[in-house]
Amino acid sequence: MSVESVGFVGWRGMVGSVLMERMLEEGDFAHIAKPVFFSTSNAGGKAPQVGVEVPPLGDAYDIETLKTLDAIVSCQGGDYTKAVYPKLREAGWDGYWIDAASSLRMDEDSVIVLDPVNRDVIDRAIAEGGKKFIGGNCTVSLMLMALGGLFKADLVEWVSVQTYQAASGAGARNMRELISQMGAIQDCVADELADPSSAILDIDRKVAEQMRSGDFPTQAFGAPLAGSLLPWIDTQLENGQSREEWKGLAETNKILRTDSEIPVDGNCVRIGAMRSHSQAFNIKLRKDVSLEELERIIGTANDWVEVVPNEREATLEKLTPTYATGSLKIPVGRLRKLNLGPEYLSAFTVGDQLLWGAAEPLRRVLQILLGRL
Ligand SMILES: NC(=O)C1=CN([C@@H]2O[C@H](COP(=O)(O)OP(=O)(O)OC[C@H]3O[C@@H](n4cnc5c(N)ncnc54)[C@H](OP(=O)(O)O)[C@@H]3O)[C@@H](O)[C@H]2O)C=CC1
Ligand SMILES: N[C@@H](CC(=O)OP(=O)(O)O)C(=O)O
Repeated sequence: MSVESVGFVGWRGMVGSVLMERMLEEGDFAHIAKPVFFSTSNAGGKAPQVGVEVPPLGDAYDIETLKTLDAIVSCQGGDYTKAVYPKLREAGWDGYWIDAASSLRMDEDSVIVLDPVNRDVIDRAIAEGGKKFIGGNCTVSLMLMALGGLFKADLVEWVSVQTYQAASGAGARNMRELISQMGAIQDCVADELADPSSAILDIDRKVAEQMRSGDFPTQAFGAPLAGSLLPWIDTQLENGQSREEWKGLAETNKILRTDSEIPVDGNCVRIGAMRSHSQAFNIKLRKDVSLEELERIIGTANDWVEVVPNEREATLEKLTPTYATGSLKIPVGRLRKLNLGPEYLSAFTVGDQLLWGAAEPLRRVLQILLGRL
C-alpha cells in the first residue's frame, strides 16, 4: 500500500515538536504528497509551517476525515490513542498507525519500531500487511541502540540495568518543575552563597528544610527531585516492579522478537537531568569475548553508537547527559570486565530520550513506509 496522505496529531507537544524539528531538518515534508495536521483543541486553526502548502488544522476526533488518510502519526498520548484508534478501525480504516504512546505497544499485531536494531522485524511486518508501528519505551530503545551489537551477535545471556532517567520522560510540566525546584533551592540560600565565610552545614540544613517544606514546588513529581532522586517511575505492579522496570524485559524481547526470552531487570530511577537518560549495565555474556572485540561489536552496530574509551577524561567529556542532549549520538563507555568473571561486562550509556527515545524511530518508520529508507 503506498502512502500519500499522512495525518499528524500531537505535533505541538514535546515529543511532537522534536519530531517536527527532525522532519524539517531532514526535509521530510517535501516527500509527503499530502501532510495534514490535526488538533484536539484548535480545529480550524493555523497549521504549522513545514515548507509545503497544508490545510488548516483538522479536528483530531473527526473519524470521517482521519479515515481518508493513508497513515496517521500520533504523539498525542495514550488517552487519545485509546479514544480514537478503535473507532477508526471499526469504521473500516486500513491505514498505518504510527504512535509514540505505549497503549498499543504490546498488542499481538503491533511492531515496536527501532529500525537500526529491528529493521528485519519491521520489513517482515510490512510485507505481511502489518499496520501498527509503535515507538518503544525510551529507556529500552536507548539501551538497544547502545547494546544492539551484543544482542545481534547473540552474546547476551542476561542484563542487569540501573537507570538514571531525565525529567523529560515524565513530561514538559515536570521539566519546568525540576528547574523551579533548582531555583527554590538557590533562592533559599542566596545570601549565604554570596558570603564565602558562611558555614556549609548551615546552608545544607536550610536547603533540606526548604526541600521538605510545603512551599517547595512538587505538584508534577509529587516529591523533590532537584537535590534528590526518585527510585520509582510509572505505576506499581503486584510483583514489586515499577511498570518502567517491567518494560525492560517485555519490550526488549518484543523489539528483538527473541525465540527464548532474554532476562532484563533492574531499578529505574528518576534523577535531575533534563532530557537525556543514562543507564548502567552489568551484562552476563554467553561466552568470554575479549574487550577489544566487544568494543568493535558494540561500536559498529549502527551509525550513532560512539564507544567512549574507559578513561576518566573521555568519560567526563562524552558519557554525560550534557554531551548527549540534543544529539542522535549514543555514547557507550565504562566498558570493562567485572571482577565477577570474564563473562561479565560492565557498560554505561547515555542518550537523548526525546530523539532516539521517542521521535526518531517514528520519523524513520514513516520514511520506511514512504519507501525512502
Ligand atoms: N515525554 C516523553 O518523554 C515521552 C512521551 N511519549 C509519549 O508521547 C505522548 C506525548 O507526550 P508529550 O509530548 O510529553 O505530551 P505533551 O503534553 O507535551 O503534548 C500532548 C498534547 O498536549 C496538548 N497541549 C496542551 N497545551 C499545550 C502546550 N502548551 N504546548 C504544547 N502542547 C499542548 C497538545 O495537543 P493539541 O495540539 O491537540 O492541543 C499536545 O499535542 C505520550 O503518550 C507519551 O507517553 C513517548 C516517549 C517519550
Ligand atoms: N516512562 C518514561 C517515558 C515514557 O513516556 O515512557 P513510555 O513511552 O513507555 O510511556 C520515563 O518516564 O522516562
